[in-house]
Amino acid sequence: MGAFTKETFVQKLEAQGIVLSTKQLQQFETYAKLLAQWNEKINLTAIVEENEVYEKHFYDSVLPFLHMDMQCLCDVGAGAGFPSIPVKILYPQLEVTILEPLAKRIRFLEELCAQLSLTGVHCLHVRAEDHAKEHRECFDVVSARAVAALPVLSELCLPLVKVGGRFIAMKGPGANEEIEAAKHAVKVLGAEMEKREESRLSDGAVRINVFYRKQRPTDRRYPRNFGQIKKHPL
Ligand SMILES: C[S@@+](CC[C@H](N)C(=O)[O-])C[C@H]1O[C@@H](n2cnc3c(N)ncnc32)[C@H](O)[C@@H]1O
Repeated sequence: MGAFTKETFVQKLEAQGIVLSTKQLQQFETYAKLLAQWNEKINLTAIVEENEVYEKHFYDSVLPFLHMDMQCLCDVGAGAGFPSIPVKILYPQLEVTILEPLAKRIRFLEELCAQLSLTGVHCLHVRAEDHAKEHRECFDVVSARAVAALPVLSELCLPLVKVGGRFIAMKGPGANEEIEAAKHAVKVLGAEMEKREESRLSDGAVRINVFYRKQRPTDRRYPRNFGQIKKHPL
């Protein structure tokens, strides 16, 4: 398989019926540049080489959300903006809320949104479990990539999802074990697994996106504080 490039990204989206405008292409280019620039000052990501950014950050981020019917997305632990900022570039009308406890990453995200002229992105310097205490069940979709193991992640994310909405956990090859380990937590928190989608990067690495659907409200006891969640996952 040949190298994945910016052109591959554009072609893969076109194959899905999505044609990027000049503005959107420029936004992705500026994003890749800012990522590399800021990464010299603060630790944002190990991936800054342009082709890799287009495949492992941009394409990987948008893949689970293509043609998804949603108005508001919450991204738990977005770090340098993944997956939510590429999804926002693709769907400019989307309302995005980012929950991220590292202040430096929030500063990067605010600067990024200003440079890309993105409106309707709320970058909140807060942990998911703290935000969920007051903002329950208000998002169509909650996403998290590379944040925590599924039994823990479910408790951070599912209380934020509207009944009928989705939680999308973006995982690597260990997803199957995590899905098994999280079964009880997901049930207690009021959700059911809908599907899992597996894909491969050009270097053969496996990505597994796990989709959950919220069936009923989550008991107000959850999420607990992080110490309890981590020490005694549901
Ligand atoms: C490995 S990084 C992944 C960043 C990004 N999602 C990505 O895929 O590139 C994990 C991020 O989760 C954030 N995080 C960890 N615990 C969190 C919590 N309880 N609530 C919200 N964010 C959290 C960290 O600050 C960090 O930025």
